[in-house]
Parts: sequence; structure tokens; C-alpha cells
Amino acid sequence: MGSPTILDTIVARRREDVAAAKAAVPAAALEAQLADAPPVIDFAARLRRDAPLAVIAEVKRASPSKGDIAPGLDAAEQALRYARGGASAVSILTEPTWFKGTLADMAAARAAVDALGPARPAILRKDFIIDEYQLLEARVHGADAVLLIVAALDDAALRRLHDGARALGMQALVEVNSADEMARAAELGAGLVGINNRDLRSFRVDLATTDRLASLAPPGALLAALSGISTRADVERFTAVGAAAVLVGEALMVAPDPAAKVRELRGVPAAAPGSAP
Ligand SMILES: O=P(O)(O)OC[C@@H](O)[C@@H](O)c1c[nH]c2ccccc12
Repeated sequence: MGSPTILDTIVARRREDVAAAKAAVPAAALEAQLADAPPVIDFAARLRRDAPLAVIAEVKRASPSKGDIAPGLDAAEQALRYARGGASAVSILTEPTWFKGTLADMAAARAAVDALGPARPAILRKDFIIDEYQLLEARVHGADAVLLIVAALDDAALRRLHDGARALGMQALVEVNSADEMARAAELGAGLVGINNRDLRSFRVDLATTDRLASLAPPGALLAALSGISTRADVERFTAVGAAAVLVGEALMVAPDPAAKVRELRGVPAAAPGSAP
């Protein structure tokens, strides 16, 4: 066993966070809130509706590799900017220590986009999910889908969390970064696969990861490319190998006009000044 990777460190801390959260708010209390949770929509259907390319736009204030990106940013306001640009979904980082996200961010972003009616972007809880308790937290705070990181989970946990998300009406975006992890996602029967160009063990980004792994995706699964994406050319590189969605964080968090950046990534003309979004 080598020295712990960044991923190991974050997962270990998340286990402590979950233990503390359970002590404060038992699972039974969250289950009692499910009936009043904001209604869930079909995440994959929402992405497919925007074929040939759906943008999943991410609210990420900071990261282990970059430190602070936009620490003071309001998650709800950013979600609305993304929605104005035509994002199909908004990914909200809810990990507090390294990414400076919270569940309150996700609830606020969900409430903000709900005002847009049924065409609203779907909400993805982006976190290091290792315990069913976090699925309850996600649903109660308005998530339509959750990220499951294959590298952070053994097969039993992956199966348990994948089925647990579905039992709560949510879908799972199953994240892979290698051929072995893609095989595990296929074995799981994942319908939504995210190829992360960033290796969460080293946080090194290699855009060729998606090129290399796309053809190994389970037939019929919706394929998303994650990380390191900043231009329309990056997007076209990935649609060329079968990606139906891209997930973009930093490039959107630093964009002076996030709505215009989403449109650029989608390959649609910029809105005329003053025109309706
Ligand atoms: O900021 P980028 O390079 O556009 O990457 C966004 C997203 O893919 C990245 O934040 C991410 C992908 N998988 C994760 C798992 C946990 C935390 C973060 C992530």
C-alpha cells in the first residue's frame, strides 16, 4: 500500500463527515423529509432532450489542485447563469473541505432553477459518496442525480449505492478514469457513464482519457466527458468519440459571462444583446 492518494484522503475525511452528520441528523429524520423533497426528474432524459450535446455546468468554488477558484460565488445565482446559457444540468460540489461546497448550495440552486418551470436544468450532487446516508441528503436537498466514483468504491458499495439512488428516484452518473473502472461500470449496468479526464489519485488531467475509453462504454449508455474542458473544440473532440454530454467546472467558474460560455460550449450563437435568454 503506497502513500495515501488525494482521493484516499478526501474519502477518509468524508467518512468522518458522514458520521458527524448522522449524529446531528439521524437517517430516520432525513427519511421523514423525503415526502416533502422537491420532485425528482429523469436526469438522463433531460440530457438526451438536448442532444446532440448536453452541457452539465458545475458550481465549484475551489479544488485540491487549484485552491480557490471563486470562493465567494453564490451557487443559486451561478446556477441561473448556467440555465440562461442553456445548460441541461447543474452539477453542485457539496464537499466542504477541499471544494468549499455545501448541501445548502445545492438546495439553493435547486430552488432557483425551479422558478424556470419544467424546462429547468437537472441537478447533480457532485461529491464523494460512500454511504447511503449521503443519498438521502442528496434527495432531500433537491438532487435528481448523484455522482458515484468507481475508484472510491468496491463493487459491493457501488452496487448498493447505485441501487440506493434508484430506490430514491435518482440516477447515478458513474465516473471512471480507466479501462478497468469502465469494465466495472459496465458490469454494474450503468446507464450514465462519466469519463473523468482528471485522475482523482493524482489530479493530473489528460484529455486523451476520453478518447481512449469512450469506445469501451456499455452500449446504450449515455456517455459524458468530465474535466479539463474549456473550449468548443474540446467539446467537438469528445462528441466525435460518442460523448452526449460534457461536464465543465473551472472554465465556467472563471468565465466573465458564464451564460455566454455555456452557449459557446454548446456551439449555439451568442444571444443578441438585450434579447431574451
Ligand atoms: O473544473 P473542470 O476541470 O472542468 O472539472 C469539472 C469536474 O469534472 C470535476 O470537478 C470533477 C469530476 N469528477 C469529480 C469528482 C469529485 C470532485 C470533482 C470532480
